[in-house]
Amino acid sequence: MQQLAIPITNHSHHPLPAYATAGASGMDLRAFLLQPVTLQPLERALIPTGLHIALPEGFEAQIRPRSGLAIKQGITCLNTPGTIDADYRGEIKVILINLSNEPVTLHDGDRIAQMVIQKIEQINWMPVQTLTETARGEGGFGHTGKQ
Ligand SMILES: O=c1ccn([C@H]2C[C@H](O)[C@@H](COP(=O)(O)OP(=O)(O)OP(=O)(O)O)O2)c(=O)[nH]1
Ligand SMILES: [Mg+2]
Repeated sequence: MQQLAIPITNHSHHPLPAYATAGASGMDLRAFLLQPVTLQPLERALIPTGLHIALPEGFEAQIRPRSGLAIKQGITCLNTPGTIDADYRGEIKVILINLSNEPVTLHDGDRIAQMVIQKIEQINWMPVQTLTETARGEGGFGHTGKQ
């Protein structure tokens, strides 16, 4: 499959994010830290990666948690999925939070999250007075399956 080439700069000394397996959706992101960061329970921090990218129009990058970190250490992304806009040229950073009841220390090079590149569309609104009818209608929030 022809793969898109996306410009990237890397100010860290870590390898570029890469797909770990042939079928991986995401590429792991590594922390770029001059010194370790310890998160107390419920503490959050903005963790640098040293990476800047230039996505083409019509794409976004999503920053998602890693399940291993979540189950083993209670570390997750607070704003999941984080959104990297196509026109963003700043450093990609990851907002992590410690949801465990113990301090967790993050080190330089730790794989802290994963990044998924996705196609997206921008839309135009078409204001109308009424919307099309559906079987669901306005039901939601646990509406289905009731007698
Ligand atoms: O996990 C994240 C989320 C965002 N960003 C960067 C890229 C993104 O394009 C920009 C803005 O993100 P977002 O739109 O989520 O934040 P905002 O609070 O709406 O800020 P802004 O007003 O700058 O859009 O911040 C990251 O580096 N990591
Ligand atoms: Mg925004």
